[in-house]
Order: sequence, then structure tokens, then C-alpha cells
Amino acid sequence: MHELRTITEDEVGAFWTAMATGFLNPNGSGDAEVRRPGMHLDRTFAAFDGARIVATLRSFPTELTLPGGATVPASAVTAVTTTATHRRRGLASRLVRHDLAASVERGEPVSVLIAAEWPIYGRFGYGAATEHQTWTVDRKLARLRDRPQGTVEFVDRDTARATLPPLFERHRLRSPGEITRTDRYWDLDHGIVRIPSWGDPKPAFHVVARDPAGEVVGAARYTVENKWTDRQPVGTVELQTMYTTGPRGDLLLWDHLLSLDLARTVQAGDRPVDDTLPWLLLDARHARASERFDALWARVCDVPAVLGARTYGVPGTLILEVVDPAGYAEGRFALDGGPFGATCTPTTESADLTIGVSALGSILLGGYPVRTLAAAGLVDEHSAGAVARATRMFAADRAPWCTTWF
Ligand SMILES: CC(=O)SCCNC(=O)CCNC(=O)[C@H](O)C(C)(C)COP(=O)(O)OP(=O)(O)OC[C@H]1O[C@@H](n2cnc3c(N)ncnc32)[C@H](O)[C@@H]1OP(=O)(O)O
Repeated sequence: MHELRTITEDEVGAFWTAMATGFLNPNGSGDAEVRRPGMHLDRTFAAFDGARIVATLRSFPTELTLPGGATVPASAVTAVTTTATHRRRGLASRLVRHDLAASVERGEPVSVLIAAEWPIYGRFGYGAATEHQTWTVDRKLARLRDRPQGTVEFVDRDTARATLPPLFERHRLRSPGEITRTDRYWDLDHGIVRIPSWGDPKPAFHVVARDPAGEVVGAARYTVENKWTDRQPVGTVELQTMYTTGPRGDLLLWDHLLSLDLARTVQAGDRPVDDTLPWLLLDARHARASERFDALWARVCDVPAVLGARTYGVPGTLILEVVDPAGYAEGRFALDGGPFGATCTPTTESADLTIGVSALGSILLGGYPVRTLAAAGLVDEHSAGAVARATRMFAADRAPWCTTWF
């Protein structure tokens, strides 16, 4: 049996080398020094074959925003790898289960991650909870419905670094599915701190949008691929980051992006599935959607703590039977919730619905309708109308969206 434990300071380098190898990055052995400040060694686990690290997992504390804007403490899991020579022997399973147990011990009510591949994490109780999509816009065809009011200016990287965090904070607290970012995250995001094996970041433009009163209403970063065919500019503007305080900022920044002569296409990934962009255009079909996929996955460990902290689309009560083979979320719970808050407590009343813990993760943020999961056989209805009621209650007033990769 391979030993599984937290790593020591001396093993930090070997941890990152093993992780990089697991992610098929042959150059990762020089990353440890830059990676070390973001690590919590008491929640950085490895499996050992003799003295060699052959599987990795680490987590860090964060906060998850729920529908209604409340946040709950969460454990963010990342760097899950097993070295190719040691796969399918249960090492990742042991690490994930070990980390979940430690998370529950610490009292974190939910664990989150971004799944490299869909089939990996459902067995541990995680469920896909948010989605995002990519827009591709032909800027020669797309026209905005309205003229924006305000200004957009180019700024340098350090100004962008100072401008984005407060905009993100506003976005985070109204966006179910988003998590907190540290200063270090922002430094990495702006290429101020660099992971050696990632290479140099592509040079980018930074812009800040202001309303007519001069208040900052948005900021964006984009790269440009300069390309010509038959003496025609056919390059692509790739939007890397955009946060706004609302529609005014969206309009200003999209007006800017669509006005970039010498590029043909604007591509924007990781956008919310209920984005305003198509509705800002004269012809919504010029915003072509693609790459709509799951993003953040959630694993509920403490049902009353998370279901009691979010708000619900309509007032209602439900008795939920949660099935969790690991036991953490297992039980029957009385939920009484509405647009202004909720209570959720263990109960012995008979259940309206039975749901597995993974499906519970998928309805937690309002990302997937209860009705859809019930139709797919993932939720059982025991009292007439319970699926319809739960569908209306769990719906969120905005699509959950997580823009933070970890
Ligand atoms: C949050 C994150 O960090 S996401 C990143 C995930 N890591 C990667 O994608 C890196 C490349 N992949 C790997 O390193 C490994 O394949 C891992 C970490 C995904 C799995 O590691 P292993 O030690 O092989 O997993 P383990 O042996 O515990 O397998 C558990 C089960 O999951 C299944 N499984 C694991 N990975 C996959 C996958 N990619 N696709 C489908 N099934 C998978 C296995 O088949 C096994 O099922 P079984 O018990 O029914 O046979």
C-alpha cells in the first residue's frame, strides 16, 4: 500500500514535479519556488511509492457565493494527479476521500473543483454546478443597438491590476458560483508573478471603461492575433477578462472591442450562459455561442449550512432525502425557503424528493433545473408536484458563473 500523507517543506519541489508530470507538462520541475507561497502544506497531500511522489492533491480555503449573495466557506480542490505509471490503482480516489474527510473535519460545508474530465468526480459526490460558453463575433457584421455613454481608455498593466479586483469583488458577491481571489491570484493573472513552465504571457491590452461622471464601470484585457489574408485583416481579438458593474460597462467595452479595426473576429470564452451580449446587438445571431460546458463542480458536505444560506426563487417547503454513500450529506432535511432566506434542518417527516449528493451539487447554485435532473432519473419524486415546486425554488435569478480557474 502506498503511503498517503501531507508533504513536508523538503518535498515541495517533488510535489510540483509530480503534478506537472501528471498534467503532461515536462517542464514543471522549476516551478516550486514560485508555487510555494500559494500552498497550504497542511492540506497538500501526496501518495508515495517509496520516497517518490506518485499522486498529488492540494486544497485551499475559499468562499463560494450562493444564490442571493450569501457566501459559505468552501474548500477548493486542485492539482489532482496520479503519475501515468501508477494510474487506476485507486490512488486519486484515496487522496480525494482523504481530503474530503479533512475538509469535513475543518467544518467546510462544501468542496469545489474544476473537473479536468466529467467522469472523474461524480463518484465522490461532486456535481457540475456552473456552466460557461464562448462567443464568437464577426466585428464587421455585428452592430450594437445603442450608443454607449462614457469613455474607454487604454491603461498599463499595473493600473489594470489595481482596477480589476474591486470590480471582481462586486461581480463575485452577486454571482453564484464565484469564489474569492487572493492578491497572488491577481499577480499571476497579470503576469506580475510568473510560473516558469507556463512561459511568458501573451502581450495584452488593458482597458478601463468610465461612465459620463468618470466612475469606473468596467475593465477588460484582450490579446490580438494580427493576421492577413488577400490583403484583408482576418485576425482575432481574444477577450481574456472582462468585469463590469452592469449594462453600461458591458455596452462600453463591447463597443470598444467591436470597433477594433484590423481584426475580424472577437472571441470571448468563459462567458455566462445568460450573458447580455446578444441582446446588446442589433442582430443577436451575430453572437455565435459555442463551447457551452460545465465549469465549477460542487460537493455538499453540510446540507443545512449550504441550503440554509442561499435564497430561493419562490417561497416553499420541501422535505429532501439526500443519499450520500460517504455519509457527510446523508439524511432527511426540511427546507423552508424563499427570496429572502431559508432554514434547513434535519427531520423525520416523509420525503417529497430523494436526491443523490452529486445531483444536489448540480442544483445547489441554480445551474441545472431540478426538473431536468428528475427527467434523467437523478431525482425521485414521492409527493405530487414536488419536482415542479423544487424547480421553481432552486432556480436562481442569474445563471451561476465561475470565472476563477484554479
Ligand atoms: C480538480 C483537478 O485537479 S482536475 C485534474 C484531474 N487530473 C488530470 O486530469 C491529470 C491526468 N489524469 C490523472 O492524473 C489520473 O488519471 C486521475 C487523477 C484523473 C485519476 O487517477 P487514478 O489514480 O488513476 O484514479 P483511481 O485509480 O482512483 O480511479 C478511480 C476511478 O475513476 C475512474 N477515472 C479516473 N480518471 C478517469 C478519467 N479521466 N475518465 C474516466 N474515468 C476515470 C477510474 O476508471 C476509476 O474507476 P473504477 O474504480 O470504476 O475503475
